[in-house]
Amino acid sequence: MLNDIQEILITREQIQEKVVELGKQLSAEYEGRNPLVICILKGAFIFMADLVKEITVPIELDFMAVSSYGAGTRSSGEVKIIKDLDTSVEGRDILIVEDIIDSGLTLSYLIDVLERRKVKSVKVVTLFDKPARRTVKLEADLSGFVLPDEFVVGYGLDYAEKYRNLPFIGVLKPEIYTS
Ligand SMILES: O=P(O)(O)OC[C@H]1O[C@H](OP(=O)(O)OP(=O)(O)O)[C@H](O)[C@@H]1O
Ligand code: HPA
Ligand SMILES: [Mg+2]
Repeated sequence: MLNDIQEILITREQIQEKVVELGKQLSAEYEGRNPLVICILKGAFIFMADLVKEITVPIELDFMAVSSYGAGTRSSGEVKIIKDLDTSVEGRDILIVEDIIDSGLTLSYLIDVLERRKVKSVKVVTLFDKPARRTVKLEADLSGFVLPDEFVVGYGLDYAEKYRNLPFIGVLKPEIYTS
């Protein structure tokens, strides 16, 4: 698996440090409130697990699984809800936890779905952001690292379901996509 990586962009230590910082900011932001924290599966599962340990206010958790990339490196443009929430979101403060915002299509679709369900507020925290690739206007309320316009893997992010378990963010060798 490590042989398939061309370059490490963000190390495990850099990620750990950033997650602690984001947790502190969110704890201050939600002081005195009880947000529902929604993990967008599958990609955000590691970030979610690490982030919630750094949040000091009482929270509730839920999970939503969506997919639009399949086995490719470009969004299909169609966001599919594979698993919906178990919790009612009406009147709740919602914090969406994403691993990456790329085209922005996944989040703009999800925010629309949540707003139609009459949430009180919705904010987004993403660990990685690729602003150069946006096809819709969308910004996270809180974001960890800005990435270059390259397809990355690791720390939850996959290529064709592989490499999610790498503890860092890396770029794959081009022959992996083309072989
Ligand atoms: O801004 P966008 O272009 O929409 O890309 C971001 C989304 O794409 C990835 O999910 P994917 O569809 O690959 O599902 P996965 O999390 O199960 O890998 C990623 O985890 C984000 O949810
Ligand atoms: N890597 C993995 N999954 C993704 C990416 C990426 O760069 N962008 C959107 N989903
Ligand atoms: Mg994916």
